[in-house]
Amino acid sequence: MEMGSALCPYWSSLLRELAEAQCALQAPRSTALVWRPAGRRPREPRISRCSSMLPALAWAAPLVSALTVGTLPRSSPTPVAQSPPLAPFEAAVQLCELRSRGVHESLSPSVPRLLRQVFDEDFRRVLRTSGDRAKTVHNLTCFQPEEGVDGSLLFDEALTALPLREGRVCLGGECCSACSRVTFPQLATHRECVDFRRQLDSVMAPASEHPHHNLYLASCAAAGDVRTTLTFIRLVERMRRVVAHEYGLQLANIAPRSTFISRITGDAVDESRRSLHVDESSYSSFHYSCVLYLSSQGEDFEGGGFSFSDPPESEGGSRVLRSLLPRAGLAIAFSSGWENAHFVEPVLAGSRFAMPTFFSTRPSSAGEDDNYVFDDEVIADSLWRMALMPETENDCRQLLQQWHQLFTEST
Ligand SMILES: O=C(O)CCC(=O)C(=O)O
Ligand SMILES: [Fe+2]
Repeated sequence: MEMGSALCPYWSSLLRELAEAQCALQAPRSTALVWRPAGRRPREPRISRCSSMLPALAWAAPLVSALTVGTLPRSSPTPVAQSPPLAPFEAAVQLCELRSRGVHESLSPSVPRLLRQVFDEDFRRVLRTSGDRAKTVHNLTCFQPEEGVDGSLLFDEALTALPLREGRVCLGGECCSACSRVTFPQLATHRECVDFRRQLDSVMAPASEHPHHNLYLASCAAAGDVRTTLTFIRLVERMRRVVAHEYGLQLANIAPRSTFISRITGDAVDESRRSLHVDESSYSSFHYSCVLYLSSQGEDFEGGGFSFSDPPESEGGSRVLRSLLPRAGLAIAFSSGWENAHFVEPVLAGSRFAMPTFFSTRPSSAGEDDNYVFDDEVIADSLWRMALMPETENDCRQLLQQWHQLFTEST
């Protein structure tokens, strides 16, 4: 069986695309298969000196081997099978890098397809590793401010004194009628957290100058490092999918409204304690919250616990604190309403990295108005303009608004 004959037209064209791109990047003349390690940048383009497609195909071959598992013969006559597979995420990053280097004039429509494949696989892994025993669910009665009482922008004592009644506000959206807190011990792997933190080091301001720094997705994108931005997006999408899954929401009806990396060091002691707050009280468009930790208490930092503060269990009693020990890869997802008041304890030493992300829902009937079709070329253009090379803050705001249209379709 010829390798090409086993490939669907899509993968054949992806192979061709990568081959041409590599050709344009003046692939080495040797026909030996050379694995290009993750993160190594392609060479400068010198199109005229590229004489053969063969080395270029060799460069792309691991990608094909990774994506056609089961379709290639076991005893492939080429050394393809011996090459470490180029994972779909790596392929997406490399295609984006080709665009940033100007080798491609537009972002390949393969990028959204590859990303959807990554997101689907990530979600399947989370479901596998967060089976009912690993994940912990704490069900709660939903609370909102009493009728006619303005519950917005309240903190600490003013918040705990607020009269509440059952139910959700969920302004402009459609929330699940059940509220909860769900802990995922491994939404990300330890390796992913370490790698992402290392990438963030070159994007974030030095900790010595900014002991407490929030890096928003827009600023990360503006820094122009496509790998870091794509990793950021990948983790947000993982959170979005678990939140949708937990609360029975359609992926088409939930989008991130705000997402940032919060880095707090021990030097920020005075300002690092975050007041007792309710996310939906701070921003009425926040309907679901998810915080992914990228570093571990006791290893990377001291202090910095995350605590829910619940009403007293008996009349005259004191509020009940339920603390969570942040650990790299662990995530907590919760309904953003008044049932989930919380705060962050001061960081005493080291660097605490967290990724708070807030989601808005929209009414399920809103989807009926979506009469436009986003094909992968349009999505690729939007991704490039809004996420990878945004020129204005508005570009990135649009990314959050259109997120569900860009990333929901499953192939
Ligand atoms: O960093 C954390 O653990 C939570 C942050 C938080 O509550 C928020 O940003 O609203
Ligand atoms: Fe919060």
